[in-house]
Parts: sequence; structure tokens; C-alpha cells
Amino acid sequence: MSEELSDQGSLLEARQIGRQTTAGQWLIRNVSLAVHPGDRIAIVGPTGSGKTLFLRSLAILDDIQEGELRFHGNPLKDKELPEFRSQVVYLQQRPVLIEGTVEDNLKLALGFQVNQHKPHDIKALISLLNTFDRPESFLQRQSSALSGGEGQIVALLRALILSPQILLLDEPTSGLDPGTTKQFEAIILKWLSTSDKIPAFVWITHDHSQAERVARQIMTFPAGTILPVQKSH
Ligand SMILES: Nc1ncnc2c1ncn2[C@@H]1O[C@H](COP(=O)(O)OP(=O)(O)OP(=O)(O)O)[C@@H](O)[C@H]1O
Repeated sequence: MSEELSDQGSLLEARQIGRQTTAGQWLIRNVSLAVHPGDRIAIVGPTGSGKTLFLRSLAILDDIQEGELRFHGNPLKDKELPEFRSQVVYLQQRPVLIEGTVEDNLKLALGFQVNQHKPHDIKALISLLNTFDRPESFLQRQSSALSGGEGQIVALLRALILSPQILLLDEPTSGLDPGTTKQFEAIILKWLSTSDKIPAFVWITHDHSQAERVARQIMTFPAGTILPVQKSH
């Protein structure tokens, strides 16, 4: 995460991001990253070093107290946020599914106005389901009856049918068994190779062998970005 960023052609760029507690203590500071088309970035680093705080900042899910985010080279305006959300999708550790079937969940994102121009490509979806080794009838399963791993894969498929430009993955396989983890990775790699865009991902993982398998760039979250918490007077 160098401070010298080339913004040439970056999709998403974080410059000198800082996050503070409400009491004013810095949790992360001066963290920068540029994501370009085709990037496959893994972020590794110790527990509590601020990886999630940083990724959530990239996803514009939390406010930042310092620094700047740029999307396609420009600061993001409020009115551009729905488009940003359809292009930059954040997947958290635990899937959040609605009641109903797998298909209801997959169609959910497409219901948002900003996504209505995106075709619901059922063929592509079924091909991804095959990578997951599930028949088409899996679409009719109730979300409440899915295992944790199946739920996480459904959350991934729901993200992918939006055809995002960037996936932000926060330890998405930490609760999955090795077989489901491999399927999850295979779906992402298939998506990368079949997307009509040149998508990118930023993937937080504690598993160095996973980082080696999926990423082209591995970044260690720098301990130096975390300042010691000051005692208040
Ligand atoms: N809102 C908050 N207020 C105060 N401290 C917070 C807040 N959010 C996170 N923290 C603290 O900031 C630090 C970084 O948290 P974060 O979840 O980003 O770490 P992480 O590197 O993702 O850890 P892990 O690898 O365990 O998921 C932690 O010590 C956490 O307790």
C-alpha cells in the first residue's frame, strides 16, 4: 500500500484513509490502495489490525475521518452512490439472506432501480450453480434451510449476478469447510474469466495458502498504520 499512487486508470482509489473512534482515537491511519481492472488483491494481516475497517471504508459502508476515496479517478458524489453500490459489492463473513427461496435472494439485488437494466442472465447463473455442484432445483430451496456454506455461496452468486466491477471480500470463507471454500474460490475464478468487464477483487483472508491460490498481489496490512490508542485525560 504505497503512498505514491498511480491513479492512471484506477477503478477505486483510497488515499490516506483514517478511521477514528467517536472519542477521537485513531484505529487506522494513512492507508492507501488503488484497485485497477483485473487486480486480484489479497490483504493479510494480524487480527485487529484494521483490515475490516479499511475494507468497509472502501465499500463506503462507514464514514472516514481522514483521507479520500476516488471512483474512476473522481471523488464520489452522493447521487452516484447507488451506481457505486451496483459496481462495488461488499461481501461479509456471515451471509445475510432474506426469507424465501434461493431464487428470491438472487433476484433481490436486481430489484433495485439502478440494477434494472442489468439482464437477469439465468444461463450464466445456472453455469455458476454447476460450478457449485448444485442442480437447478437448488434455486427453489428455502434460504432458512441452507447450511452456512450454502448461504455464503448464495450471497456470492447474488453479488455476481449484478456483474460488479469490484468485489470486496471480507474473510468470506472463514466459516466454510475446505471443500466449500474451494468451490467458493472456483466460482470467483470462473466469474473473473467469463465476465464481460475486467473485474477486480480485494479479498481479506487469514489463510496465506488461499491468498497464494487466488491473488496476484498479496498485501500485508501494515502494523504501522495502527497507532497506539491514547489514554484520554
Ligand atoms: N467502532 C469501533 N470503535 C472502536 N474500536 C473499533 C471499532 N471498530 C473496530 N474497532 C477496533 O479496531 C480494530 C480493528 O478492527 P478490524 O475489525 O478492522 O480488524 P481486522 O484486522 O479486520 O481483524 P480480524 O482479522 O480479526 O477480522 C480492532 O481492535 C477493533 O476492536
